[in-house]
Amino acid sequence: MASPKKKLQGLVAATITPMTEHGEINFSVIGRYVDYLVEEQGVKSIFVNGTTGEGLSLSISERRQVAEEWVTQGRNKLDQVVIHVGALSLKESQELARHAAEIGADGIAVIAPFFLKPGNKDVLINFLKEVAAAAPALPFYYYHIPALTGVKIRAEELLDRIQEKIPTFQGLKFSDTDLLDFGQCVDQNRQRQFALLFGVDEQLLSALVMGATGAVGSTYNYLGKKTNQMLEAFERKDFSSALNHQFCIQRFINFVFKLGFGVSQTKAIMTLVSGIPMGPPRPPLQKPSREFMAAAEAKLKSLDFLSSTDLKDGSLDSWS
Ligand SMILES: CC(=O)N[C@H](C=O)[C@@H](O)[C@H](O)[C@H](O)CO
Ligand SMILES: CC(=O)C(=O)O
Repeated sequence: MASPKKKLQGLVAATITPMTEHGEINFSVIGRYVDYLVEEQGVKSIFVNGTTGEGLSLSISERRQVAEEWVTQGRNKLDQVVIHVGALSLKESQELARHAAEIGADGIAVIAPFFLKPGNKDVLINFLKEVAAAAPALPFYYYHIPALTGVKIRAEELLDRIQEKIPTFQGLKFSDTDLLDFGQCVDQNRQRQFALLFGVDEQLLSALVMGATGAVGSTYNYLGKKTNQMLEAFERKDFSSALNHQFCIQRFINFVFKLGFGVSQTKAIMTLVSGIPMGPPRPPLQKPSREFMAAAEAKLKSLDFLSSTDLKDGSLDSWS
């Protein structure tokens, strides 16, 4: 059994994996990145090697090193460091799970295998159970992201008596817009023993109303402060302010969606806003265009997510 753990709650930033211009991992900026999240964004928990971290584009050895660096740099600064250990190979996933336990991570998360796919929930649970068993002392989270994995098994079905099969099961990261499915996860979780973390940043307020206990997302890297203001307004039942914050966040996300938005753009935007160089993404992803960056920068400024004085080495002048 996992030791009774502090519950994972609030905002969890899905960390970017910083890279050098040559495509190697840039470990040297991770310490600064931790400080930035805590001090500038008020974000104290992280989700490492997930979608935003290009976890599935890294080698197993890189994933181990990245996990280790975040745990080391986050010590005494971060509340929780959750490592995504999902992989197509069960063996690799188990190796990463064991490693996460060894280095003292606070939890592990796993996506559904997405090439040879599980055909039903029992088969999926069986796979997850094998990974979870490799780290029997670590809280386990299922990472539901059907649009990217192509595995459309509803989360609500999976939750049904899951702790009987996976004793360390602690919750899910729900990255889908199906609020019926999400609501039913909450409804089944009446004892509130699970963390139900929402993963669609532009719709977080709706998920809070539906009972989300926290959120994991890419935009909390640079819109964490703004999103925390929304959470605070929601807590004090000031729904009109909460909605204003959500709309403001939506204006930005909607704007970049129309230009084409994904992990590459997230890396570039974070570089711009934080001044910490995140570097290029790894192929097949490509650096966003200069046009994208100019438009995103203007939008960030107009929404007050970026002041001109904030621009350090992340500024467009260094954009090639
Ligand atoms: C597909 C994807 O990367 N989803 C992220 C987390 O699950 C989100 O944080 C989105 O990046 C965000 O909601 C913007 O769409
Ligand atoms: C957004 C998220 O949780 C991820 O990048 O995996």
